[in-house]
Amino acid sequence: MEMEKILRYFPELTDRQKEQFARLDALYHDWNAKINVISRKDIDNLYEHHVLHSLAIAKALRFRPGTKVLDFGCGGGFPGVPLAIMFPEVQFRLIDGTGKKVRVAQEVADAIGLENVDACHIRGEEEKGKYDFIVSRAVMPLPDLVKIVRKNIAKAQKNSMPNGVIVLKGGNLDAEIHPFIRIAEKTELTAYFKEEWFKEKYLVYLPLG
Ligand SMILES: C[S@@+](CC[C@H](N)C(=O)[O-])C[C@H]1O[C@@H](n2cnc3c(N)ncnc32)[C@H](O)[C@@H]1O
Repeated sequence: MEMEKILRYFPELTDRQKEQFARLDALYHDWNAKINVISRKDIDNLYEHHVLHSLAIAKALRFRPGTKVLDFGCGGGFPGVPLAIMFPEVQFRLIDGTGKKVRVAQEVADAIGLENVDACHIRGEEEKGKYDFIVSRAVMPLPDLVKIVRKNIAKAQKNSMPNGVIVLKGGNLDAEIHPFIRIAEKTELTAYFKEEWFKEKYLVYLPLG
């Protein structure tokens, strides 16, 4: 049933990707029983509220092979792990200031054979690397995030789409997006998705690189 939801939006998945997505259910249920990475009330909505929400980014844009992506405040691996399944030729660094959560992210990635995930216990303020895209879900207000991650955005190559920050959040982002409204409105990718699975959650893309 849960895989059907993913296939509805991403019918082109390979058998390997289908298997990787399918295995997330048991892995996150097991880990969540030990460490609270997803609210206990919500773990049965893993695919709808967490996996598919993360994949909204894949719906909005296709990362090119070789792209480097930083997941800032990944917790147990969202959106980084679903995106790493979706884009096996893209390098994902997942960071979080809480060690036990980020260990779950790496354990899950290793268990399903993802070789493009490097999860690290570090605060975003200390992260030195440069990335094409910073993705982040439910971590901090957008202006605070942008202040911290500007140093990490690599300059985009000529003729490619601009690098930048992509955030996924619940609630109403209008106030947070306000300082960036001129940049956000210029991009087709900033999407206030109304898809059924997206559930009033927002995706904002800020081309800052
Ligand atoms: C609400 S959780 C969301 C986790 C994950 N992104 C998700 O959607 O399931 C917020 C996470 O951000 C992390 N976090 C908050 N501020 C951070 C910072 N400055 N650097 C690194 N991680 C941070 C917290 O440790 C926490 O795991």
